[in-house]
Amino acid sequence: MIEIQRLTKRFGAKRAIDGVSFVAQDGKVTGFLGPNGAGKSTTMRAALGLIRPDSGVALIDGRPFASMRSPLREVGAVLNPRSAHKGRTARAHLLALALSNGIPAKRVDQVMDIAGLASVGKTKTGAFSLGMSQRLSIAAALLGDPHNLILDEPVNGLDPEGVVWVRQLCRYYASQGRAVLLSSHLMSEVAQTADDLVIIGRGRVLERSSVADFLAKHSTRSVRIVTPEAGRLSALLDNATHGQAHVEALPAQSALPAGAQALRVTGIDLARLARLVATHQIVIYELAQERASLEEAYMALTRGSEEYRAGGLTWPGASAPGPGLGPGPSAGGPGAWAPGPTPGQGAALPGPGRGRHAAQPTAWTPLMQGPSAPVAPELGGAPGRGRSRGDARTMRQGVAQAPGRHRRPGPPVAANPVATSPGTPSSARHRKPQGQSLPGLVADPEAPAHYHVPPLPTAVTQTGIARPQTAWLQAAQGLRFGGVKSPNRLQEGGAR
Ligand SMILES: Nc1ncnc2c1ncn2[C@@H]1O[C@H](COP(=O)(O)OP(=O)(O)OP(=O)(O)O)[C@@H](O)[C@H]1O
Repeated sequence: MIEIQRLTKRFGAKRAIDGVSFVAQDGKVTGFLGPNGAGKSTTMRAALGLIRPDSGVALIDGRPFASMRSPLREVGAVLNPRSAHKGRTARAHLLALALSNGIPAKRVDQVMDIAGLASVGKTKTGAFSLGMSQRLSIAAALLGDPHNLILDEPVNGLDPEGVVWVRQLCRYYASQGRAVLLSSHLMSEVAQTADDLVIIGRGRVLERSSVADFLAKHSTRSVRIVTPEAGRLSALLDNATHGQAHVEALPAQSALPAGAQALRVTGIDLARLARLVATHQIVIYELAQERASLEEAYMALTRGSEEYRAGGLTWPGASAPGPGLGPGPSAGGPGAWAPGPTPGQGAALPGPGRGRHAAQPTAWTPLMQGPSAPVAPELGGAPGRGRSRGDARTMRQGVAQAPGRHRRPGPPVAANPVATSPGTPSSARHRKPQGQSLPGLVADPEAPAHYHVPPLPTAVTQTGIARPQTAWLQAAQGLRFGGVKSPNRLQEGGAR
């Protein structure tokens, strides 16, 4: 369990987080969402002892990170995918981490299999693409088969198979009674993975709830209707509901029958609308209940708390701002319906200045289901085994060709200017690890995206490893330091 209690942290005049409190429960994936600069990474870094908060505490299984003797076994973290030393091979990087935490070397091979990196163990991490680096970070987080995972944007740079894999991994960990804290900018991704949500904006918690409650609370219902008699229906609804129903013309997402128009109607329930349509013998081709997506609810909640916001774009012929690009929805009214919305826009029906008919500038998408829902098409994944096998093969080929060919621009996260020192504390380097082996996850060699899970280890004894936290920080966070000091001395340095 990961407990964040009233954490506050300033960087100079900037209050990065301000009284942040929440709990990432055992047995659950907790999605941690917020716009750029909201304070997600700062919170996670504080939980991992990399930042000393001004006030508040962060506890992992009831203890601060700094008190852990073998942190990799308590909490696995993904923070900066480019943290491995560029001159080290992937295997050497993982081996250094494992040995400094008393983890047997064979576990290194297991996690490389799990992460789909088995074929590039001897490749220097400097030749890794962003996605491969991300996989390496995740492999490192899994090394100790920890009870808690803290994953900061783990799907950044991953291909669709990798995205599905991370989702499965999170669900698997939660199903084992472990706690997973997963940050993301993508509500759609979190909606498919998380049980609970924590949303922050400008350093403050805006919402804590389950995914289901969030959807029920924030989304609005509407009815989609396709009809060749849009004008008549619109006027009828206006009369019948005394202006309570809102009608919005939708862009055609698929071929509609000739002369038909897709509409979204709010302010009237499905049954009443169906009765009205039947009573007045209006021809319809489609009638379906819709709910706003979590993405829309999230956008509505965080609107105004974005620290960084893109400027509007205009181009010749643009008659209205596109999704998320401009401030104001246009006004419209059902009594003044006019056919032909501009393609690609969720335009409101034009009308005489009725604010209540304002169109949402975001695209209206079907309801996202819970964690077991099919993979969203934009993520490119498919839950079927056959598909994943194919993807896994592609991944292996991609990995094999990787050095020099798959270099991409840097990750979209704050660059850590400090390179990792290749050194492992000598006291750790030459010790033979002792204690039980860690079975953890075992990869299916035919399909790395699908793995079966042996029982978790019961007890692990770790002896004779000096300053494991230091090595963990060094390797996982890309910190460079000449000498090994007390972990507290490292907390502020090089965290970003
Ligand atoms: N070391 C630092 N020095 C100065 N300011 C910092 C530092 N770390 C974070 N900040 C500031 O604190 C705020 C929160 O940053 P943080 O990285 O936690 O946000 P985030 O939610 O993780 O953002 P993103 O989604 O873009 O990664 C930002 O305004 C950021 O600029």
